[in-house]
Amino acid sequence: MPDLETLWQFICEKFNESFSAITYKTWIETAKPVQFADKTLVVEVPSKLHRDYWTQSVTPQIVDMLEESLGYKITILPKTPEEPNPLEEFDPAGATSNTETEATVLTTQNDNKKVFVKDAQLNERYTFETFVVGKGNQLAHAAALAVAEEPGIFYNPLFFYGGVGLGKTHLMHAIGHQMLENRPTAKVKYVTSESFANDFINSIQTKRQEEFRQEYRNVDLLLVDDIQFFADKVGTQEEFFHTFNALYDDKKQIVLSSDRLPNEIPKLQQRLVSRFKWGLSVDITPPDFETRIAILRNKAEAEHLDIPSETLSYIAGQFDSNIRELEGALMRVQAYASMSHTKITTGLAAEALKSLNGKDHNNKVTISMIQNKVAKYYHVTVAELKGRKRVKAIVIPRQVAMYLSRKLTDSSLPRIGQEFGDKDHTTVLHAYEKIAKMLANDPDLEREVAELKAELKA
Ligand SMILES: Nc1ncnc2c1ncn2[C@@H]1O[C@H](COP(=O)(O)OP(=O)(O)OP(=O)(O)O)[C@@H](O)[C@H]1O
Repeated sequence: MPDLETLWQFICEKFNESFSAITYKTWIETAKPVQFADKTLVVEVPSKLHRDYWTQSVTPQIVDMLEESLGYKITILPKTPEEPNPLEEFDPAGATSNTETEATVLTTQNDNKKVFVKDAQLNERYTFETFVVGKGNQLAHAAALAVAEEPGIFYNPLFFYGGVGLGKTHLMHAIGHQMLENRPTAKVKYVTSESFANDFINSIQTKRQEEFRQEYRNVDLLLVDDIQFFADKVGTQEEFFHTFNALYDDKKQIVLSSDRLPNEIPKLQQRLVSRFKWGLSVDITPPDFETRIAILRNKAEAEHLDIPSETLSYIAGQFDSNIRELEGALMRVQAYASMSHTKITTGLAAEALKSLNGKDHNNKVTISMIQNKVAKYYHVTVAELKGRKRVKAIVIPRQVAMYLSRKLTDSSLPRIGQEFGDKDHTTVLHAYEKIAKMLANDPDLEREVAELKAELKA
């Protein structure tokens, strides 16, 4: 019997040969082999969503693949980091029967050039390949890939929600592209909720309701963006209800997005709210600093821009809640450089963002600006601020930075914790309260914090 490492390496190689890079990256690269004993392999995956997808789709594939090479069937038990190792908990023989689920077949992808169906109205740029995965969107991305690969099976409907410019539309289009790549004859339709409403009203005015129904109910994948705009539109909601039912009954995939959860959309009919909850709702939260840099780097590469890393970090530090703005900033910097026929530097970026972005933005203090400033001020590194070392020379600056993040930005405690190396929100609260208390009795600290505040707001 192979050992754990050899077996895992073998699985990785086999999977890599048979599936696309994106499939490999999403399901295999994020997994960790834990134990292999009694022909049972325990694998740790990042979330319940990953675990379910493994159980239903990845596991049967690997079991078959291995049976061919090893000559016998192994059992694979995926688990999340929170769940105990089933081999330590149960008798493995009992656990075995667990995984004898029916194999669902993963669609094999190829690297052929993409075929786009024109009327799907998909933006060519919005694919899985160009989507940067980070903590805030990892689940949404995995769910998107799962429905693209096996539409109508896993999560129907799939519902994305989250703030403006965080990649909901991008993921929806990516699902469409991926599905067409797997099955070029598939019918994919992407619309905003407003286009759906307009099409519906037009169809009534022109007496073409049957055509409208044909168009919306004869698809394999319907993507409806920004459904918060269904609020108030009673007739449209009614029609969408029937569209939804027809597609759902036919096991066709529905993907929806909104800036909030269905039950938070005012005047959305209860029966729609409850249907939207049948599948999976997954939120997208703002990207952390590292993800923002990765997004900028990708974009810079795609645009063939020559930008120093330091400048990318600078731009990533200026915008922390909307990727559209982040990308816009990069393009502004590029335009500024080409107008002035100079190379892109951090100084030029600062200049470009100042003159092109108005005062509003420049007055806005972000968590990474605070971290950079505090690190410099106290002669520590940003990594130390985000780290867990508990020496006083780092703890006080770290707590000051958390204090200022709470005071000077709109970010929530969990969000601040996330930006400080994934700390719990109670740690941030504790830091805030501690510094607030110290300020009353420690004039040195009071002066330092005042100086930092003044510099940040300058
Ligand atoms: N993870 C990501 N990797 C690369 N680009 C991204 C990512 N997330 C968002 N973007 C880019 O940011 C821009 C805004 O994203 P998108 O339009 O998908 O946001 P949205 O959540 O749908 O916003 P809205 O609520 O305004 O509709 C797009 O250009 C998109 O390509």
